Amino acid sequence: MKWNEVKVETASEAVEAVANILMEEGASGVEIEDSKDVENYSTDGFGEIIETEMITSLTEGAYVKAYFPETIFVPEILPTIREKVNKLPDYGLSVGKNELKVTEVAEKDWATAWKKYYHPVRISRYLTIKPSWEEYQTTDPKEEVITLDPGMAFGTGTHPTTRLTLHALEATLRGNETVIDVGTGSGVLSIAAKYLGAKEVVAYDLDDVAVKAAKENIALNPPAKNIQVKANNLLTNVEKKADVIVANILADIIVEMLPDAWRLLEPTGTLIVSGIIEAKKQEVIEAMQVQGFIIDQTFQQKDWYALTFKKMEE
Ligand SMILES: C[S@@+](CC[C@H](N)C(=O)[O-])C[C@H]1O[C@@H](n2cnc3c(N)ncnc32)[C@H](O)[C@@H]1O
Repeated sequence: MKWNEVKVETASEAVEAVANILMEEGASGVEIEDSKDVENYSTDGFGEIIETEMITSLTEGAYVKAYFPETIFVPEILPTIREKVNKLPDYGLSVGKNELKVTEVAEKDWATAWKKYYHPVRISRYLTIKPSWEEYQTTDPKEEVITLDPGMAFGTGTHPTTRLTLHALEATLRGNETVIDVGTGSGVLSIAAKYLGAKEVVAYDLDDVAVKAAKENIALNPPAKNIQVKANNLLTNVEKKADVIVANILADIIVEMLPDAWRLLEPTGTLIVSGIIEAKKQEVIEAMQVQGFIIDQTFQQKDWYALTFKKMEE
């Protein structure tokens, strides 16, 4: 078995909360290295605390190291871990340096080990996602197949936030729309928008790894070939108007881009947002209302929500 290590540098007072967050996201074990403790300890995922004599080089703060099985695609859980850790100061816990690092452990090929567990997935009646290295036969003449290799960019299509956004896109698009995809990751939503009939799609991401992955995935899907992908921070300095803006990013980031989304949406346009956990849903809805948006549809899977908003009542 191979493991991926996610190491969070935090303050001593936050170690237990951070360890809990990592376990909630699927870590099988957590190791704590704390400058305050002579004896550091780890937990095995069944609540057993194992004391270990670990000499730490830390003079302040602590490391919480979590180990994830190869079945978990780490880039898809990092945003949630970040969001939850960033919320700890709201509960009075200092998070110190708050640095997060993913490191290679055990085997060199951990970064691609998840591929073994990634197979074609039928998202909806009209959309299926298949990894580029697998064959797939459609069972419905109306089924469109997105071919993907997410590499190290977020967006296999299997994460609840992506699935919900795909459902929201399918429920929104009627054909011929101009779509802007903010935080495109692997490009999955942009490509889906084209398969669902969008006329024009522009995709943005802050991360160069994502911009490269999205371009490569677009090349794997001929109907998506005229999608433009650009490196950009949210919708800053974007002038292109859109019928639909879609963003599967964390709630706090979504709220930041609302004035630009309002400015760029056509009068009866739709804003689709995802990546929203239960605890943040009301905050997002209120920020949308302040901006003038009217809530239209809610999509839910477990603790995750995707919401669609209209610029004006139709
Ligand atoms: C949760 S992933 C979503 C990926 C893909 N759209 C999907 O639905 O599977 C969020 C993406 O937003 C990007 N992102 C985060 N902050 C951003 C910002 N300020 N501007 C543009 N992209 C950003 C990240 O690099 C990441 O690729």
